Amino acid sequence: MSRTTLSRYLIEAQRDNHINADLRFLIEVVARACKAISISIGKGALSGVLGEAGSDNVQGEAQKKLDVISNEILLEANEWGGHLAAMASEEMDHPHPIPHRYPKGEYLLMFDPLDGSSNIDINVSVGTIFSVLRCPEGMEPTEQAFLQPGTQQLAAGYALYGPNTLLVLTIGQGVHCFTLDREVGSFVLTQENLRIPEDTKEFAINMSNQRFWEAPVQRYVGELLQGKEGVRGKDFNMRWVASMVADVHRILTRGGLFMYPLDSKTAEKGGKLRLLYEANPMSLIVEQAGGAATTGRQRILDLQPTQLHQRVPVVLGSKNEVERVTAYHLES
Ligand SMILES: O=P(O)(O)OC[C@H]1O[C@](O)(COP(=O)(O)O)[C@@H](O)[C@@H]1O
Ligand SMILES: [Mg+2]
Ligand SMILES: [Mg+2]
Repeated sequence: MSRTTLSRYLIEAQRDNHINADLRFLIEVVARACKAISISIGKGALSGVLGEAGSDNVQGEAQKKLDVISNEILLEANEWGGHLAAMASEEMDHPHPIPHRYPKGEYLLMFDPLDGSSNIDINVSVGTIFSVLRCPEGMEPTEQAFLQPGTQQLAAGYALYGPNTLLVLTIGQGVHCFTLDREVGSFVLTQENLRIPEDTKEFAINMSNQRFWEAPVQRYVGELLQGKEGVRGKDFNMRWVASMVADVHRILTRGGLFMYPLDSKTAEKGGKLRLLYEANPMSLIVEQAGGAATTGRQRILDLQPTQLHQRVPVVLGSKNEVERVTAYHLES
């Protein structure tokens, strides 16, 4: 039985009119770029790609060499194809226009070229997150064009660079997982229609921020830690990889709740994680897999973005737990 590659899945999706040729090509090109990033990461210290780049990004964060390398790989791969109007990235202050010498397309591509940067030098799983929008008719592909609610996304996905390299994708027809077959060099469909169980016994949050959390999160996590002796009547386990892609992939695989809530440390910035290329693509994937995603107070995909690098609180995963955390916020 021949295995379904990403290319075949996309061609069939085009035949069924779920995507057009340009969007199919765009996703193929992003997947190819993720393959190249996976190879760079795999070389690690052998090719000197570990460590600091010696520069800061627009967020004021010290960039890792691989943040910059991954960003370059995605830009170079996507510039010339004729399918894009512009790109935006965590590692670039402003949108990247398509050079004049190349034809332009109708799509806008946003990405976090390397997610989980603090884990690169310790060889823990990291990833790439991407989101696709259409450039509004008649609008120049400036920052304004990117400021669309997450419900407008046409595709979203992430690559996970771990013991094996995965590509998880949604084009609005469920969520599917492809594994990179390094010998053949292609992504092969290994899990179809991933579903997140509505209930879970597992949560993920950076506990070291506890003293900065708002009361609803203090209450919610406090109840989890009381386990079966408390109001929840069952024990909960905790995980925190500190790579959003890895924590979200665990939830897509076996359920769970991921939280990076608003806290007094990040309140001024509006949160830690970025709306356009972290929260929105992950929220679309989670909702397409039967989960839920809120800021604690509002559905993330309904948010109207106001800035390219806007940050938001994130609570996502198993539906019943997201609803409980959100209810605690709305009660308070
Ligand atoms: O260091 P903390 O507070 O645990 O935060 C970890 C979070 O920060 C991130 O690393 C931010 O993403 P980047 O690495 O792309 O900047 C997330 O992947 C992760 O969930
Ligand atoms: Mg990130
Ligand atoms: Mg990043």
